[in-house]
Amino acid sequence: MTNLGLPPLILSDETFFPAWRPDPGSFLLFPATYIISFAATSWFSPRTFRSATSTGMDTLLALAGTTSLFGSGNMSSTSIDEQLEENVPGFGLVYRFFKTWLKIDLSTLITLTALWGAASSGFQGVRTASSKIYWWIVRFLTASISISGNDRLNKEIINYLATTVLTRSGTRILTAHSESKNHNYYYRRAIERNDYKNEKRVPVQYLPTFGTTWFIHERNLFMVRRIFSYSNRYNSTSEGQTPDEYAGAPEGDEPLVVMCLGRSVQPIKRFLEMVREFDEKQREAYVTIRASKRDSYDPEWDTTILRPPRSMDTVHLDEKIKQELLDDIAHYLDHNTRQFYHSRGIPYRRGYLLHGPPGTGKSSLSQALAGKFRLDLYMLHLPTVRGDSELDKLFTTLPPRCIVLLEDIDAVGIKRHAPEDEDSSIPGDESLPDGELAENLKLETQYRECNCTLSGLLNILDGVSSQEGRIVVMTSNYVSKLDKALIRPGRVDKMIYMGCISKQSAELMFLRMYAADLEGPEPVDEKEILSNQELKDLAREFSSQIPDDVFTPAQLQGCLLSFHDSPKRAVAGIADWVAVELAIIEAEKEKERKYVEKRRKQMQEARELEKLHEERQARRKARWEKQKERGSDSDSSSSSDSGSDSGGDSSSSSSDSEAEIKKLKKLLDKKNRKWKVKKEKTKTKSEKQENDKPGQSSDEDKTQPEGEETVTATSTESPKPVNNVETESDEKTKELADEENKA
Ligand SMILES: Nc1ncnc2c1ncn2[C@@H]1O[C@H](COP(=O)(O)OP(=O)(O)OP(=O)(O)O)[C@@H](O)[C@H]1O
Repeated sequence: MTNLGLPPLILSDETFFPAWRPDPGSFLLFPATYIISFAATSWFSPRTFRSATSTGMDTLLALAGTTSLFGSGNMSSTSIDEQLEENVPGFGLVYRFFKTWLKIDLSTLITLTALWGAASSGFQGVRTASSKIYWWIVRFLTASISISGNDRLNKEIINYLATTVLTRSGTRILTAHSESKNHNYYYRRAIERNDYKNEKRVPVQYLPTFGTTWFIHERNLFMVRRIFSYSNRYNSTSEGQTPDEYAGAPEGDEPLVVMCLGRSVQPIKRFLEMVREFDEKQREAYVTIRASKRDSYDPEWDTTILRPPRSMDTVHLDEKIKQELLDDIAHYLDHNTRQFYHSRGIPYRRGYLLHGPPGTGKSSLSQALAGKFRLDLYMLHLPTVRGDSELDKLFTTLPPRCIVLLEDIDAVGIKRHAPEDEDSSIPGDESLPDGELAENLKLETQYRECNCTLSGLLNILDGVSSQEGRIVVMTSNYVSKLDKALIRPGRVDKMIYMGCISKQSAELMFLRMYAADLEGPEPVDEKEILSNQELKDLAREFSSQIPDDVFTPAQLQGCLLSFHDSPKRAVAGIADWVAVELAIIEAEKEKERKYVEKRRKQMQEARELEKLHEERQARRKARWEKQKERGSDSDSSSSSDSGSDSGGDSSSSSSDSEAEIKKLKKLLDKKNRKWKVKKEKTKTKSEKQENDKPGQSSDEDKTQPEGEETVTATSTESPKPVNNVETESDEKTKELADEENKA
């Protein structure tokens, strides 16, 4: 891979330490500790003094014994034997037994044991004393600041130590790390990915093993050490000591204590500031992108992606609009602007909406802006947020200056109120122009659930408690679908349309693709290396064949990538490419148009049916009321009269029904024909044979839309005349009766 001159960056989130143990090197730095400790402890503690005195006596005794062992002091040896024989009954017997039968001089053995005891108790005394003096110094002569394990500062300190302090002394013992499999709630670590080091596997990172680290910073002696964490205690023995075999094993998320010699914390504060600046400087070579994650109890920004910054020149947008946007952000980030906002009681926030078709550079522009203004980019994927309170927490943990990116805000299905209030207005308004209706219908399929409510999001963006200082960038493909409240000034201060590519941008894209002076390997075949002028001419020729505002930059980028090693081939092939792409666009438009037409018809039919149904209901009601009135009249009138009346009424009602049935039948015939055509197209031969058999209508029912079921069921259920005795009017009456029953 080509070296772009980016500095190495230790992925600090994944840094870990071995269990703590006293660093021998650190004690060498303080040899006086040992000497002072003995004297001081003896002075402070009478018990230790007594023990030390007796140790001294023992040592003298032992030395005397040793002399006898080497045969130069028979006198003292005899006197010890004699003394023991005098004071311990039976000692003489045992002594002689050992001497005669086992050839062991018991007095020598006793002397050696005494010597060993003296040495070990002396060593123990020195150790106790030195550790006491060490803690005494730490307690009274140092200042300290501790940092919890999951704090970013903790990782930054490790990063600093690993890249500067420990490399200086040439560390021999290292820890290695590739991927973390531990997703336990307590020990969960943030994930950090460096996209620049784009390797097949997660690269191994080597970090120095260190327990306690001493170093000098600004002429102050500093010590950084980690303290026991839960996992260490779990691994420890009952005495609280970490066994040696665990001592070098990496853990993670351990708290750090930064100490410095002296009684003021100011040097430590200065050191921590320096560490932060160091980290920031290292990151300047990258854009840090952070994403929210859902798999924890607490929402967190825990995935970190490092990318080389994208230059603003590589994003094609109207130059004037681009410059205006850059000026606007630069003005907003200016220190004086903040004061201006505060003094006038204006909330210090800025929001932008980038809208336009997919693949026009909305995400690319956000990333380039983050790189340009050296801000971290926080990507919030709204469907992964579990609710308004989680959204609130994520926004609260944002740093004061950053860019928050809310992508495809129209497609996340935010509801205006609580989830049960369905918004039915999305897909179907027939009066909309074709394009917009098509967009709506597309949205219909994309529409996804989001657990946040619109009011929750509005509050976060511009509520009383919402954070100040950050920039929110929202992107959308269908701006007309966004709630007006979401894009009102204060939440969205600037709306930028990112459209299809112009001839001029196409020319720039061509030049950028084949420019030889950019970083990285030569893009073109060696035989095809062209002068600047030649390349410019080719670019002009290329762009002249691109129609204005038809293709998205993503499309054109794809085209150029397919001719990545030859600008001449790109120019030669562009006409064909344009023809094919235009044909595809045309076919897609036609498909879209047909789909819209079909949906429009469906909606029209559904409305007609509904109207028909309503009319029928109204007529039926009127008839019932008439009959009711007649019923009361018939009590008083003659049977012949009633017969002629009812006959007249039934004839008028039957003519009504006939007209109604005709209408229904016409509609049904139309529908059946349509379904049959569709069926014939899609069904295989075998299915066709099956359809020829009686009872095939069930298949048809399956393919029909829900709203039309009632009508089709009536047509298939209505029995055909089985004999000629049944007249047509009988059949119609029966159908009408069926209809009425259903109603
Ligand atoms: N205006 C542009 N200038 C330069 N490159 C662009 C532009 N638009 C798109 N591209 C290229 O096309 C690809 C897709 O761009 P990007 O993801 O930014 O588009 P988008 O508008 O955010 O798409 P979507 O709406 O689908 O998220 C990227 O590789 C990018 O380099």
